[in-house]
Amino acid sequence: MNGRNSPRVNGLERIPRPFIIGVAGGTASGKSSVCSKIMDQLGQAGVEHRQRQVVIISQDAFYKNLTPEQDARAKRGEFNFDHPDAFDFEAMTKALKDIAAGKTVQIPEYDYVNNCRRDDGMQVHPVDVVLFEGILVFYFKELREMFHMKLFVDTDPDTRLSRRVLRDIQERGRSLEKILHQYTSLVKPAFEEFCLPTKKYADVIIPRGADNTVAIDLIVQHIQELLRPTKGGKRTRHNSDSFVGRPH
Ligand SMILES: Nc1ncnc2c1ncn2[C@@H]1O[C@H](COP(=O)(O)OP(=O)(O)O)[C@@H](O)[C@H]1O
Ligand SMILES: Nc1ccn([C@@H]2O[C@H](COP(=O)(O)O)[C@@H](O)[C@H]2O)c(=O)n1
Repeated sequence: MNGRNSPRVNGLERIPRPFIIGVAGGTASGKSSVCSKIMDQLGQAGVEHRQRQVVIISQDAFYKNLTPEQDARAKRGEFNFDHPDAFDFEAMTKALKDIAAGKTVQIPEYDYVNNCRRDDGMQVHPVDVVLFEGILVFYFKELREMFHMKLFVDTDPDTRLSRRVLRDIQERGRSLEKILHQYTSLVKPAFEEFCLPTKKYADVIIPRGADNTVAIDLIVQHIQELLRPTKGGKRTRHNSDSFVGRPH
C-alpha cells in the first residue's frame, strides 16, 4: 500500500493519493448525479460502503448551524443558503486537508428539512479518489487549490429550476410558493454573483450534466489513466481494469 501523506511516485510523474476532484455548478445542475456516474464507472457500483476507493462528499455537509432568528427566516424561504457566508469554510477546509493527509474523517449529514446538521454522518476512510461537490467549491481559494481536477456542471437554468422545484417538494419538504420565492430572491442572484464566475477555474465544463455521457466517459478514462499502476516507469494497461489502481 502506498503512503497516503505524500504524492505517489509512479515513474512518469507524481500522482497524489487521494486524487481530489472538485465538482461545482448551480443548484440542481446534476453535480451529485455526475459524481455518482463517475464513481460507478470507476468500478465502485455495488462495492460495500467501507470497501469503496471513491468517496463523494457534499459541501452542503458544512452549512453553518442557524441561530433561531435565521432558522425562522429559513422556514420562510428568506435565508440565503447560496451566499458563501452560509458555509463553515474552516470546517470544510480542515476536513479536506485531513482527508488529503490520509486521516479518517467524520463528515456530518445535512438535513434540508430542518435546515441543520444531523448527528449521524459518514466516516471517510483513506480512499483513492475524492469527489467534493457543491455550488461554491471553487469560490474559496484555499479549497480550490486543493483540487487536482476541477469540473463545472453547466446545465440550462430553466432545467435546473424545474428539477429543483420537483426535488425540493419531494425530498426537502418545501412548498412551491417558498421555493420560487427563495429561488428568485436569493438563489438566482447568488448563482450569478458567486457561483457562475467560478466556472473559469474549471479544467472541464460538462454541459447537460449527467446526460453528457461522452464527457463523463472521457473524465473517467483520464482518471483511470492517471491512477493506473506503473511498471518500469510505464503505466500498465489491463483489459479488465475496471478501476484505477489496485493494488497500489
Ligand atoms: N439528467 C437528468 N435528467 C433528469 N433528472 C435529473 C438529471 N440529473 C439530475 N436530475 C435530477 O435533478 C435533481 C438534482 O440533481 P442532482 O444531481 O442532485 O443535482 P445537484 O447535485 O447539482 O443539486 C435530482 O432530483 C435528480 O434526480
Ligand atoms: N437548508 C438548506 C440548505 C441548502 N439549500 C439549497 O440547496 C442548494 C445547494 O444544494 P444543491 O444540491 O442544489 O447544489 C442551494 O442552492 C441552497 O439554496 C436549501 O434550500 N436549504
